[in-house]
Amino acid sequence: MAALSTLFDVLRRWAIQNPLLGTIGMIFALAVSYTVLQIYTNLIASPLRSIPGPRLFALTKWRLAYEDYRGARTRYVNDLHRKYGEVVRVGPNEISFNSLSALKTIYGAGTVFQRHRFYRMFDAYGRQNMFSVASSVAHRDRKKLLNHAYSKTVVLSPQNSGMIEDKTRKFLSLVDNDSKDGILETFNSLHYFSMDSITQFIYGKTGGATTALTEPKNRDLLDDIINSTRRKLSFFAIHFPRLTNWLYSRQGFMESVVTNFCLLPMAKPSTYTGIRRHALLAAENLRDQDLDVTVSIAARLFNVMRTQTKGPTIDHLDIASECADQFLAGIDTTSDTLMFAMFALSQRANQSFQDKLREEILTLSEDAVVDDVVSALAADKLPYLDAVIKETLRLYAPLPGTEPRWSETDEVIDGYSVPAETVVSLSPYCLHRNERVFKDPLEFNPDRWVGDPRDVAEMKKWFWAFSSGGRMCIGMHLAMAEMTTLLASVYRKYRTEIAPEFVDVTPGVTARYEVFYDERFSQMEEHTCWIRFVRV
Ligand code: HEM
Repeated sequence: MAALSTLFDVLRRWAIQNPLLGTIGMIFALAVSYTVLQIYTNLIASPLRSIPGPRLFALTKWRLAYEDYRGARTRYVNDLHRKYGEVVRVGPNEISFNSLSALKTIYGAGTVFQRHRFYRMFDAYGRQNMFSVASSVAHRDRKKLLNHAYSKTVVLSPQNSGMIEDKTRKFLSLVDNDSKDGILETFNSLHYFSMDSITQFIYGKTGGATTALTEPKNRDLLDDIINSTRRKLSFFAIHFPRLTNWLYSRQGFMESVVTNFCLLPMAKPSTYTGIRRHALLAAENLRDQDLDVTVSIAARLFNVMRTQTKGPTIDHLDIASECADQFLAGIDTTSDTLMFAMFALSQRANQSFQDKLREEILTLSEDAVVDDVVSALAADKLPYLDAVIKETLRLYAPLPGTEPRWSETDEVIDGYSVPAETVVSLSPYCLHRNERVFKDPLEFNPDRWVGDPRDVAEMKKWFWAFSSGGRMCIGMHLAMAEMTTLLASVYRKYRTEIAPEFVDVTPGVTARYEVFYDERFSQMEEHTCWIRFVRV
């Protein structure tokens, strides 16, 4: 003890006499101590130490954060699963799974795993919504208000199927009127289709529905979605949430400092500003109107606000937050899937799939088609079209990344003890690329979904584009109705091919901080997909 105290004394005196070297030495000593502590806590003593995975990922969360920064997390984690198996430790406190048993434990009925706080970045106007809320009780209460409106029966009712058919008709007119030599940029035009559909579904025709398909008005609502610096903002919001909040909440002089010194990850107006402003205005506008509850989600929620006497109450900001979130959830997801379906079917190598699809659509009777538009009810019953959409969602899932969950209690997943608050997840991207289940997983092959029923049954268990369990996508039937109606109508009327300038190029789309594209292509253009439509 006396020797140690003498050593410290000598070091202290030496540091006083050599201030620069002393400071460097001190920083070095602190860094070494911190590393030793991290090694001990995260590698040696951690209850997750027996889980396979690269040491550096287990040692520090910044290793995975670096993959986020590069926009490569999901692909990287998929490579780790190929190397280490179905369970991989991807952070000091984070595990990625890729098995059906883990899927059931984490997301299945009655699970104790909740949405991670990561989802709070989808709160709007300071209010949580069905997507961002973690507690299963609060979630159940909110979902109860919306379940019926999103059921297949209501989505395919004359009012909603009529709306989808009307938007499809407008899309076909856009193809005829806005294309040059039949060539149309489909990333944007399909966004107009999905935005007009979801806004009419949420707000009703006169309560805030956009008209992007027919008029340039409202098209700029998509600008902040398309802006690629949105990925940088997502990265900051996830890894530096307090700093990001602080930067964006500055006012006056400090606001000009953070703006002029380019400290904001994404310039204002930042992601979703336009959409959130639109949603707030729509909610304020509808607040005092007499509303028919059957015409929109907003009308249903306002009816609850005005009449509810039992259970948790909601106010107009809760409604605005709910609607803004569903507005967002209904745009990219549906339009990106439609775009990739057309992109895949237009590849020369995939012509036989397109021919098979058209053959099926042409079997529809005349009364299933009005003004070139296939009815939503008829489109819903086409098995090969369903296979095409499934295959598109498998290979190009619009939300391919991890869906993080955690539990307040210690649990066991796939035989591993998982302490409370460990982040656990699966991702559609990894599940859909399991080559034991999906032969040649990178090949677009709708035929796989109409093959041997035993293989199809197995593949369906692994198909996870809409998630599963209580937090599964509520908009699935709406999205499917939009996609089947539009694709059936397009492929009944046109043959599609890749426009000459886009041959050998893949479109890229943004999900969180990553860009997703067809990995088999070496050239990628973000938010662009040029397709030629040829009348048949
Ligand atoms: C192809 C289209 C779509 C796909 C692939 C898709 C996929 C998903 C996925 C994977 C989730 C779970 C996300 C997670 O837990 O991290 C989800 C949730 C959700 N989706 Fe979709 N979605 C689509 C279209 C839509 C549409 C059109 C809406 C319309 C409002 C919508 C609304 C929602 C909502 C509100 C949730 C949260 C559900 C809850 O927490 O209970 N989605 N979706």
